[in-house]
Amino acid sequence: MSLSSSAETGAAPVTIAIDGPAGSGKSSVSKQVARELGYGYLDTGAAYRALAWHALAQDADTADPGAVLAAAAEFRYAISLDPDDYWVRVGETDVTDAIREPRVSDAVSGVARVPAVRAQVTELFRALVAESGLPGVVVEGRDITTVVAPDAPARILLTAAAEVRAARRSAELTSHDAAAVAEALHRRDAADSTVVDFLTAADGVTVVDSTHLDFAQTVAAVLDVVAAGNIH
Ligand SMILES: Nc1ncnc2c1ncn2[C@@H]1O[C@H](COP(=O)(O)OP(=O)(O)OP(=O)(O)O)[C@@H](O)[C@H]1O
Ligand SMILES: Nc1ccn([C@@H]2O[C@H](COP(=O)(O)O)[C@@H](O)[C@H]2O)c(=O)n1
Repeated sequence: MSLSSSAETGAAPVTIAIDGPAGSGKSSVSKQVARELGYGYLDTGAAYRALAWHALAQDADTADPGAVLAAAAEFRYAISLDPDDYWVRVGETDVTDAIREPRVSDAVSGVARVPAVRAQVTELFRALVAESGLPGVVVEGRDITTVVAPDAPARILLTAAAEVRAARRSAELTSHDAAAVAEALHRRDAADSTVVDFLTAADGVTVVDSTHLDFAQTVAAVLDVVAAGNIH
């Protein structure tokens, strides 16, 4: 990745904040937007997934906040911000693929609902951006526009109709039953939305609805919002 460093200019990195429900295209669209802007890309869901993976590896009960907090105390986490070289590690273990397994997706909402865990990873996300040395970072998740970076110069809620999101996710997981994939996605959205409201746009947040847009059109729509923010 060829990126000029904000460390060279002394400026804090620009944050582009993107929220949305499961399967709305946050990771794939954010990665491409980051490439086009020459920015870094931060997948915040990966931290919650990696912590769920770590808790499961310790046979912890991810529905028990005390057990989750104990796992979080021993959590050594690292993530790449390079959209062309994405990896996630817990300690020395590369968990990039493992954190996408359905058993982790099923456990992650339990981990993400623990307030002390949210506070810990929110600080981690802010530090990763601030210390990135990059001109900007596209940060995506559920609470980026409202909690992690409420002052970001561009804040977007990326969404799509529930059946479209389920169909896109099921097209990725071809070896899994489509109805089961859709059911798991909706169950996770329902659990997550009790903790963070990522279905309605907060004040100043622009909605990009990709229900009738293809991938390239969605990326262009997000770039339009960024351009309208007149970010330097
Ligand atoms: N506008 C679009 N048109 C068609 N396919 C799309 C579009 N946006 C995203 N996709 C595809 O939808 C799938 C889900 O996207 P992605 O994994 O980026 O969603 P996500 O919001 O990050 O999901 P999750 O929160 O579950 O990680 C991917 O296969 C992606 O390529
Ligand atoms: N800002 C965030 C990001 C994610 N979560 C939780 O992590 C789960 C996995 O996220 P993906 O984006 O990888 O699907 C998600 O289901 C949430 O439980 C979060 O709470 N806040």
